[in-house]
Amino acid sequence: MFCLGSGPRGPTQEHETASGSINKGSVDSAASTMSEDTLLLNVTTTPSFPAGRRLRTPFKPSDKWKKRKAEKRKAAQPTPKGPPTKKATRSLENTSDHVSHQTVQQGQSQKPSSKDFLTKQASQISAKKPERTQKTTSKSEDSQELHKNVQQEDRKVENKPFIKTSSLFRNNPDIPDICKPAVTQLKETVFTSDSFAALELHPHLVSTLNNVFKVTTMTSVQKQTIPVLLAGRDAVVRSQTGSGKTLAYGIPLVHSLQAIKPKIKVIQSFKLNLVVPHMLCSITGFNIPFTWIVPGVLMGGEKRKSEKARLRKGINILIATPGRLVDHISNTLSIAFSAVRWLVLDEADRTLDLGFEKDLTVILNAINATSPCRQNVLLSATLTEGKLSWVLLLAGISVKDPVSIHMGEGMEEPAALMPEAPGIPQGFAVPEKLQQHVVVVPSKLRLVCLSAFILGKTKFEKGHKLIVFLSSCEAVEFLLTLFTTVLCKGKNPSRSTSQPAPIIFYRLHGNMAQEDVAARGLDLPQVTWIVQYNPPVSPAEYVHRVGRTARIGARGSSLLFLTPSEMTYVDVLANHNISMSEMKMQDILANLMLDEQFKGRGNWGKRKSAGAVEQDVRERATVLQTEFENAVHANKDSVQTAKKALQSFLRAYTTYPASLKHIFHIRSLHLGHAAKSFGLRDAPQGLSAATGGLQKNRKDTSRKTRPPKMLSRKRQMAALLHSEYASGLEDVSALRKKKPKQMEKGTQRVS
Ligand SMILES: Nc1ncnc2c1ncn2[C@@H]1O[C@H](COP(=O)(O)OP(=O)(O)OP(=O)(O)O)[C@@H](O)[C@H]1O
Repeated sequence: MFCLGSGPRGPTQEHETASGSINKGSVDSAASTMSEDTLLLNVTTTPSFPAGRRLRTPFKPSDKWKKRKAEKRKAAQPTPKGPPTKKATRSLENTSDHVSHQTVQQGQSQKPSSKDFLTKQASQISAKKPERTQKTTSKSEDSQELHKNVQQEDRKVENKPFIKTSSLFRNNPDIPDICKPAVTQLKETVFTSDSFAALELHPHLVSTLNNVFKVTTMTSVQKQTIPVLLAGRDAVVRSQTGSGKTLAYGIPLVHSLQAIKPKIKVIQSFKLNLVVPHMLCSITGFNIPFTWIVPGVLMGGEKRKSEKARLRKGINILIATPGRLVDHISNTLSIAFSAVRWLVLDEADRTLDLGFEKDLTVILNAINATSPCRQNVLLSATLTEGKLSWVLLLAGISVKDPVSIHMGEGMEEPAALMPEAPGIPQGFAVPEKLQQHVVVVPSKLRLVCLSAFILGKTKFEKGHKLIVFLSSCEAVEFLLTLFTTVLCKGKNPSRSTSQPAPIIFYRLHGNMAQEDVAARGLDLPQVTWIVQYNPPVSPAEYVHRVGRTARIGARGSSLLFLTPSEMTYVDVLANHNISMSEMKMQDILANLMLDEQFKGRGNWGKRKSAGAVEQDVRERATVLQTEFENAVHANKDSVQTAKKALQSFLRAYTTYPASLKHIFHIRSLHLGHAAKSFGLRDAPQGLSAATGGLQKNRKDTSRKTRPPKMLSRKRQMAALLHSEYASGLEDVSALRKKKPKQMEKGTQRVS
């Protein structure tokens, strides 16, 4: 048994340290005479709750002393010879009452339960040792012993862990209030009242939109983009997430393709992300009335051989991730770009941000070499002037005088068609009905805080779907197992009549086979919360992540987790017109009050003071953390998984760009606290080396092992992509082979 017994913090704080440190020794010394459970509870030095509150017997030591004194006085007096006086009768009655009560207690304790055994033991202690106690201890000592026994008895019976709140809530950095910067949020109108039927589109296309896609009126971006593209112009389109950009280029693309015969090849290149299945639906959906237009997908997760076979047969609309397409450009003879008429770069800026610049250059060179005359469309929710020039430079001379379309107030016409076209704004627009929040949580408390948030939304509220963004595939796998083990078990007694539906966790990451992803049937439009547990590498990335909710005019919310040392990230986001309101960590943790599964030992809830509630919340958070740690330390494999997840988190932490290093620097991480957020009781040895030796003021016991080389910027990006966005490309396996291994050897205790 590993428990370290102690009560909650507060008035008994000094005793926590004392009991924590003496537990083991006391247990050892007394082990030969008492059961292990009893021993642990007996070493608690001071009851953490008011004396007598949980006493299971009406016996009061003070009464006992009064009676004993009275008995002594009586014994000193000469024995009355005749019938007893009234006074003496009363005294005897009292004594016999007491004795009969003791008998009842002892009779009850004959039952085989450990609870009763302990109660009996407690009664015996008080019955057997009054004189010795009178000489050597204070009046309340018997009472304390009883409390300890009853405490211990409860713990044994309910099989709940001891709680050491200090370890979770002590030594954390202060959480200063966030100074909310003044931000003007950019607004975009999503819908127009104009219908697709008003455009000169093929009637089958319009009926497919109306009947299959169930869309009749155009969004703002569609209203501006479709006519420009139908006119054969190149376009650069910036519009907020979930505003309908896919159909904005998909409709004119399919319309023009169906009009031209024979088959025309189209290359569409975009980074693999959550939109992929939806994109596929869009494109294949269009094919219902135009069966001769064949779409095809190249995005990893499938055998290259079968992709080659499809390419040989011929594809009219090619949807590809950059890495996979480059792979085919190098290895597949049947791929040819001579007939390419359209090039669509969706999320073009993001593709570059995520390190696909080289891949994009290879693709554009290949297309430019054989098919310079084509229509080009660049789209993103986060395109800036700077990024645009970068992409245009990459795309070469082939983008002809593009029409700039960006949404916003006063932007009812495409910019190039306006007399004085304003430039693309630096700030980013997010959906108007998106409520953005930030919470500052010290490292140690991150895991319980995330869990409390998930429990609050999924177990105790209805109709929520959450996406939690993490920085590595390993962390996704780890948390999936951990949450399924700890958060999904047991019934909730507080809701005995209508049990909440079980929480279902799914995973989605770049190391999964694509067919698995599709099989999940992700219903992204119904996502209500986006949680960014690891902050994104850029404000643009932030916008794309939160954009998975509040799509196409719907409501949605987001929550960004930051540690106290990362708080200035709020200002960085504010510089891009992103405004968030603060959520308090205590309020999130308070969700645990709804869950009796993680109830602590105290009875704080019955006392309504704010301090008592806070203490109860802390106890529950500690019970939950203890459950996580137990699950992680249940066997060697689970410890290894946790260590790998921690290692991958640290690796990802080193990949923040230089411009954000003053906020996200590996040096500012406390490895022991970070380890705790992965359910590890100790920081694994060699972490300093694994993080490139950048940790300061941390004892590094792995000096003898050679630290791995610092990753170059490019490899850092590649590592991040591997962890967060990779889609089964071959480079990934090469990266995986080069992982530093020293983390997996043993552990190093960090306070
Ligand atoms: N005219 C419309 N009317 C109603 N719904 C529409 C319309 N156009 C698109 N949608 C729906 O809006 C949702 C978002 O569309 P889409 O994925 O194209 O957005 P997006 O702007 O590309 O977003 P992101 O930038 O995040 O990729 C989809 O579910 C789509 O079916």
